[in-house]
Amino acid sequence: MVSAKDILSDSLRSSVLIIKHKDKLSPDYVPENLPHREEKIKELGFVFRDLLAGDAKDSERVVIVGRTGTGKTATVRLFGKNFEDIAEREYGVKVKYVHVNCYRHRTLYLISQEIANALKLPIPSRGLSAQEVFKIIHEYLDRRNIHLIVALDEFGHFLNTANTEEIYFLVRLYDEISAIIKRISYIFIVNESHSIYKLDRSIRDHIARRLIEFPPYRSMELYDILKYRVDEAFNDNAVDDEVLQFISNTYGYDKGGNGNARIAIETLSLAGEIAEKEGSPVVLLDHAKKANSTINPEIQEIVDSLSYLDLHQLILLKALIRVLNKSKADEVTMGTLEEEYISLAREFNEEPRRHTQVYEYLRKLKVIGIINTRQSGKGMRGRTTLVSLSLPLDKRLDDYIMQQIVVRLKSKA
Ligand SMILES: Nc1ncnc2c1ncn2[C@@H]1O[C@H](COP(=O)(O)OP(=O)(O)OP(=O)(O)O)[C@@H](O)[C@H]1O
Repeated sequence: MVSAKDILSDSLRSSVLIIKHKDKLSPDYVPENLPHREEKIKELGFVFRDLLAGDAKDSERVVIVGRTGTGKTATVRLFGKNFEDIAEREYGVKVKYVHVNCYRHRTLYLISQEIANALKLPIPSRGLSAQEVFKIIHEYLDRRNIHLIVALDEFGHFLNTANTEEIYFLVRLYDEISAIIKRISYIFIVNESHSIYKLDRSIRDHIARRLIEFPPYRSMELYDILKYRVDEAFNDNAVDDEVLQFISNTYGYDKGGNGNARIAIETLSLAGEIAEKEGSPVVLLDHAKKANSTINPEIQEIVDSLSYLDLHQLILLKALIRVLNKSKADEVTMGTLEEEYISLAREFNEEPRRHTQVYEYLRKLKVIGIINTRQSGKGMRGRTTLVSLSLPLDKRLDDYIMQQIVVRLKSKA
C-alpha cells in the first residue's frame, strides 16, 4: 500500500514550479531588451531624429518589413516607448507614440478612433467622419506642441480592405489638412513589401520613403533570445542548455527553420509547463521535443512527407532511431549513424549508398524538419556532425517508418 507520506511527497514533487514569471513568456510581453534588434531600434531613431530638434516640420514615414515572428511589433513598441521617454527627458520635446493594429482596426474610422482613444481625446462616438476626427487630432497636437508617431501594425489588412479614398486620405493626410508643422508621422508594418509596391505611385510614394527589413532569426540569434527569456521567466538553472540548443536549431532560419521567435518562445514556455506537470525540477530536452511536436504545425506534414521519401532515406531514418534507442542518447555522431545505416541497409539486402549521398539524404531530412544536425563543440576530437531527431522518439513513428520501408521493398521486388 502507498503511504500517505509518499502520496504527499509525490504531490509536492509534481507541483514544483519552475516558471516564476509566466507573463514574461506571453506573446504580448515586450522585454526591456531585444537581443539582435538593437540595430533596428537605432535605425528607427535615425528616421525620427529630426523630431527631437524641436523644429521638425515634416511627417516622417518608414516601412518595417519582415516575416511573422521576426520581432517587428516588439521592436517598434520598444522603440516608441523609449523614444517618447528620451524626447521628453533629454530634449524637452513632447512625442507621443501610438500603436494601432490594423487587423483589429481595419477601417479609417476605427484607426482614427483608436488614435483619439490613446491620446485620451474625448470624441463623440457618432456623428463625426474619420476625416473630421483626424483634423481634431491634428489640432489637439498643434495646441499642445506634440509630435505623434503612429505605428500601423499589420498594415496589409488595411490596404486589402479599405477603399482607395481612405488609403489616400491616411497616407496623404497633409494634402487634406493644411499645416505648417506636420505633426503626424507613420511607421507602417507589413509582412511582405509586395502589398506596398503594388500600389499606385501616388499612394506608394507617401508610404515607402524608407524601408527597414527584419530578416528571419538565425539559430544563434534565437538561442540568445531564448536565453534572455529564460533568465527573466524561469527559476535559476531550471532550463537545461540542450533545450535552448534544440529549440534554436529547430527554428533557426539558417538550419532550415522559419526563423520565428514567437514559436520558439512558445515552445520554450510549453516545455516548461510539461516539465512542471511531470514534476521535473528542470526543463529537459525531452520536454522540449514533446512541446515541439505539440506546437509545430508541420509535424503532421512531416509524418505525411515520409511517404515521399526514398527507400534509403527511410533506412537512414530507421538507423538513426535504432542507434538512438541503443545508446539511449539524444544525438549520435555522423560516423556512428553511417555505420548503423550500412549494416541496416545490408540487412535489407540493399547496397548502402556512398558517403556523399548519405550526407545529401541528411540534408533533405533536415529540410523536411525531421532531424537536426549540429557541429560538435568542445570535448570531442576534431569537429564532427551530431545528428538528432527533432520529434520525440515515438514508437508510432518508428512503426510507420518500418511499414514504409516494407512497402518500398515490396514494390521493388
Ligand atoms: N529580438 C527579440 N528578443 C526578444 N524577444 C523577441 C525578439 N524578437 C521577437 N521576440 C518575441 O517574439 C514574439 C514575436 O515577436 P513580434 O510579435 O514582435 O513579431 P512580428 O514580426 O511582429 O510578428 P507578426 O508579423 O506575426 O505580427 C514576441 O513575443 C516578441 O516579444
